[in-house]
Amino acid sequence: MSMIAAFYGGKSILITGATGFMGKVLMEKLFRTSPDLKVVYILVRTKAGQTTQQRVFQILNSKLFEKVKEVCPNVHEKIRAIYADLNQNDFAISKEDMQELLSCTNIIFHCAATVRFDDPLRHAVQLNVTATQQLLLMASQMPKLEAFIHISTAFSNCNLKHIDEVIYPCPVEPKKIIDSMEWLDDAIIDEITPKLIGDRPNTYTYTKALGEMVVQQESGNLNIAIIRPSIVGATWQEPFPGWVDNLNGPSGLIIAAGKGFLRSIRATPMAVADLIPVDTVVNLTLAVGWYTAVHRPKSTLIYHCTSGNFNPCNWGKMGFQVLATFEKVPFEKAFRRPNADFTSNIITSQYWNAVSHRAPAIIYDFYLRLTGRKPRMTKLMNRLLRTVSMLEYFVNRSWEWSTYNTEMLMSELSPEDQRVFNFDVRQLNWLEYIENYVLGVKKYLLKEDMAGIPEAKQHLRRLRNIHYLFNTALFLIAWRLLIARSQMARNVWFFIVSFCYKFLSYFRASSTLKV
Ligand SMILES: CCCCCCCCCCCCCCCCCCCCCCCCCCCCCC(=O)SCCNC(=O)CCNC(=O)[C@H](O)C(C)(C)COP(=O)(O)OP(=O)(O)OC[C@H]1O[C@@H](n2cnc3c(N)ncnc32)[C@H](O)[C@@H]1OP(=O)(O)O
Ligand SMILES: NC(=O)C1=CN([C@@H]2O[C@H](COP(=O)(O)OP(=O)(O)OC[C@H]3O[C@@H](n4cnc5c(N)ncnc54)[C@H](OP(=O)(O)O)[C@@H]3O)[C@@H](O)[C@H]2O)C=CC1
Repeated sequence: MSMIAAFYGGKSILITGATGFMGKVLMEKLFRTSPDLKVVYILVRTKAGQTTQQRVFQILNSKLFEKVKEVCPNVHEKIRAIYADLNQNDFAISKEDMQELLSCTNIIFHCAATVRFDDPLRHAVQLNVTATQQLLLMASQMPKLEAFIHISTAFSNCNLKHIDEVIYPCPVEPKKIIDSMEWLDDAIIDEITPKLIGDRPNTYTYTKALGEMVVQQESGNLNIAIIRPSIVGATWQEPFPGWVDNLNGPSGLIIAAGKGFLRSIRATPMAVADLIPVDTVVNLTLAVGWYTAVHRPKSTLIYHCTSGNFNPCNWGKMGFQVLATFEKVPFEKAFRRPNADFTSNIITSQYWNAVSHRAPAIIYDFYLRLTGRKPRMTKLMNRLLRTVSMLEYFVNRSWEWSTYNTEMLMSELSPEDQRVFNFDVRQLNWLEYIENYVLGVKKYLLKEDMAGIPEAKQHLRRLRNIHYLFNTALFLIAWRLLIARSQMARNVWFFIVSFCYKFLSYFRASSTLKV
C-alpha cells in the first residue's frame, strides 16, 4: 500500500495554476492514486469566453483524464472550481468561498505563475511575488493546513553556476519591490528593470527568486517546502508517454524545427539539456507534500527537481534525436524539410538567420503576394527568431544543482512509494523519451493523425525536389551572370565545355572501335 496515496485520502487540497501544464498533471495523478480524497479546490479565472466550470469540463474531457474517470468516476464532484484572479486583491474570491477555503484546506500546492520571459516587471511581480505573499497570508489563517508546497524554478538563481538547495537573497527586498510597483509608473519601471534583474536574463527568473524570498520571510509557523524543477517537458510514463499541451520550453521549438521554419539555433551541443518530465515533477511534488505534512521538517526544505546530475543529456544528443524522429514521423504540411543545425557563435548565427530564416520567408511572402494572398511568413519568422533569442541563454550554459534533499526524500520512501511516485530520473532512457516527446507534440499539440504520415513523407519528397530545382536554377542564373561579366569565368566555362566535348568524343570513338 502506498503511504503517500493513503495520506491524501480524505484530504481537502487547494491547487493554484490547476489549468496550467503542471497543474493538470498534478490533479490527474492525485485523483488516480488517491480517488478517496475529499475535495480538490482549484482557483480558476475565466478565460477566452469560458466560465470556470466550462474550463474544468474541458480538462476532465481531455485524453489526459481518461484513466482518472475509470478509477474515480465521480471526479467532477470532487473538483470545486473557485473563481479567482491572482492579480486582484484577495484574489477576487467571494466571501463564502474564502470562508470554505480557510476552514477546510489541508494542503496547498501553489503552481500558478506567469512563465513568460518577457512579461513587464509589474505583472511578473504581481503574479510571482505579491500573489505568493497573499496566498501565504491566507494559509496562515487555515487552522487545518498541514503543508504549503510552493513551485519555483531551478533557474531562479541562474546567475550562479552551482546552485544549492538554499534560498539566495536578492539585493533589493521583495517588500520594497512590491511597494515600489504600487507607485512607480510603467515607464520608470521599464527603465529600472535591467538594473533590478541584474545578471539574470529575464523578469521571470528574477521574480521567481523574489517569490522564494517571500516564502522564506512569510513562512511563520507554516510547514513549507519549495520545489525547483528545471525545464519541464512532456510526460515520461504517466498517465501515458509524450503528453504535452503548451508551447513552452522545447515544445515550441520542436514544432518550429519539424515544420521546417527553424533551421538553425545558437546552442552549445555539449551543454547539459536539463529537461525533466512533468510526471516526474508531479511525483516529487506529491511526495514532498506528504513528507512536509507528516515529518514537519524544522526549516523550509528546497528540493531540486533536475536531471543533469543524475542522468545528463546534452543539447547535441537531444537535437540529433529530435531530427531522427522527424525522419520516422514527419509533421504535416511542412514549410521546408526539417534540417535544423546548431551554430556556435553570434556571427554565424546572424548569417544563418539571414540565409535560412529571413530570405526564405521574404521569398515565400513574395510568392503569396504574386498569388493574391496576404503575406505572413516574415512576421511569423520575426516572432520565431525573437522566441529563439530568449531561449538561447538556457541552451548555451550548464548548471550544477545539488540534490541532497531530493535524494534524502527518495531514501525515505517505501519501495511501493518509490514505484508509484517515481522521481528517479536515472531510469530515464533519453532517446526513447525524446522520441515519445516529438510524437506527443505531433499528436497532442498539433493534433495530427498518424494516418497522415505517408502523405507527410510525400510532401517532404516534393519539398526536396523543389529545393534541388531551386538550387540548380539559382546556380545557373549566377553562372550566366558571371560569364557575361568576367573574362576569367568565360575561360573557365570554355575549358569545361571543351573538356567535356573531348571526353565525349573520345568515349564515342573508343566504343565505335570496339564494335
Ligand atoms: C554534436 C552535434 C549534433 C548536432 C545535432 C543536430 C542538431 C539539430 C538541432 C535541431 C533542433 C531541433 C529542435 C529543438 C530541440 C531542442 C531545442 C532546444 C530547446 C530549448 C528550450 C529550452 C529553454 C527553456 C528554458 C527554461 C528555463 C526556465 C524554465 C521555467 O522555469 S519556465 C517555463 C519556460 N517558459 C517558457 O518557455 C515561456 C517562454 N515563452 C515566452 O516567454 C513567450 O511566449 C515568448 C517566447 C516571449 C513569445 O512571446 P510573443 O508575445 O512573441 O508570442 P506569444 O506568447 O503571444 O505567442 C505567439 C503565438 O504562440 C502561441 N503560444 C505562445 N505560447 C503558447 C503556449 N504556451 N501555449 C499555447 N500557445 C502559445 C500564442 O497563442 C500565439 O498564437 P496566436 O495568438 O495565434 O498568435
Ligand atoms: N514549464 C516549465 O518549464 C517550468 C515551470 N515551472 C514552474 O511551475 C509552475 C507551473 O508552470 P506551468 O504549469 O508550466 O505554467 P502554465 O503557464 O502552464 O500555467 C500557469 C498557471 O497559472 C495560472 N494563472 C496565471 N495567471 C493567473 C491569474 N491571474 N489568476 C489565476 N490563475 C492564474 C494559469 O491560469 P490560466 O489557465 O487561467 O492562464 C495556469 O493555470 C510555475 O510556478 C512555474 O514557474 C518551473 C520550472 C519549469
